Amino acid sequence: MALEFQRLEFQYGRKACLFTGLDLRIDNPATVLLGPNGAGKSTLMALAASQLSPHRGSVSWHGVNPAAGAGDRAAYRRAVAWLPQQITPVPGLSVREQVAYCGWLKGMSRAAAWRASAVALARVGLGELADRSGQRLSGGQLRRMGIAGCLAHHSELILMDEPTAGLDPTQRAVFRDLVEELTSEVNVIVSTHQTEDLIGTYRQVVVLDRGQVRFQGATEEFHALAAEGGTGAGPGNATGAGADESGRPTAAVPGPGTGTSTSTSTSTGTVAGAPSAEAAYARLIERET
Ligand SMILES: Nc1ncnc2c1ncn2[C@@H]1O[C@H](COP(=O)(O)OP(=O)(O)OP(=O)(O)O)[C@@H](O)[C@H]1O
Repeated sequence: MALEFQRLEFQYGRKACLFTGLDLRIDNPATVLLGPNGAGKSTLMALAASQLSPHRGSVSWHGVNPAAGAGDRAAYRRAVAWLPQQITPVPGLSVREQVAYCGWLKGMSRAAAWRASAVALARVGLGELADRSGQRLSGGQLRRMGIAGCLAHHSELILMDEPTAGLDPTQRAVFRDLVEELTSEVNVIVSTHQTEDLIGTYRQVVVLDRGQVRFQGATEEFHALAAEGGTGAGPGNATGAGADESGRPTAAVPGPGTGTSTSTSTSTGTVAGAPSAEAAYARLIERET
């Protein structure tokens, strides 16, 4: 099963074209989409979710193109679920009702959606909060509720846009563990500009910058970039690579012969493998500002 963008063109209003003939095929069930602010990640996710339509070219999931007709669009939206950056609970609905509502919106009967809601909430560890108002959930709980909504109608692919943004370290770890578990049962594509999010969870990395794919490959290949010689701050700099608030790399890339660390202490705790991910990212995105 693959998500495919073919000769994709898209621009907002009169702004310069963001995507100018993008070709991208994602067929790995656990893929992370990395890129600095403004790279086009959210736009690509919204196009993949059929919330936006390409001006030219196409998007398809397993050969189904949502622009091909109403039937294809409905089938596409049943298969492809979207977890946007902002999840706004419907006022007055309990957590279980919210999740059931997602199933019902995708065509399930009320009874089936209600049953599926309980199962999905248990799956994401929110069973005990099923009767709570959705408006009383924390940020991390809200995202887990969103995932339950995607699971309730048996999506084949879940698109998550910056799902860990704004979460505290504990909630981020809980969320990462959940996503890692889910990748064995459903295809997941997660966009982020936080390199530590990809550690141990995703098997494929796609790096997007200014509407173009800079890298696509296995997570190990991506990490290996950090150990390669070439650009960056030069030989001898083995530490300090990172990203600023915009997600743009700020510091050194390990030079030849320096090797790569396998763990680091960050504001979010010790994350195995983070320096090599940051360094690889910096190597790909680094440019004059
Ligand atoms: N609704 C919109 N109207 C006009 N321009 C937009 C709109 N949404 C995004 N853009 C522009 O499109 C470009 C890509 O934005 P997008 O949000 O897709 O990037 P991103 O990689 O998701 O960034 P971030 O990490 O900040 O979420 C940016 O230049 C942005 O200003």
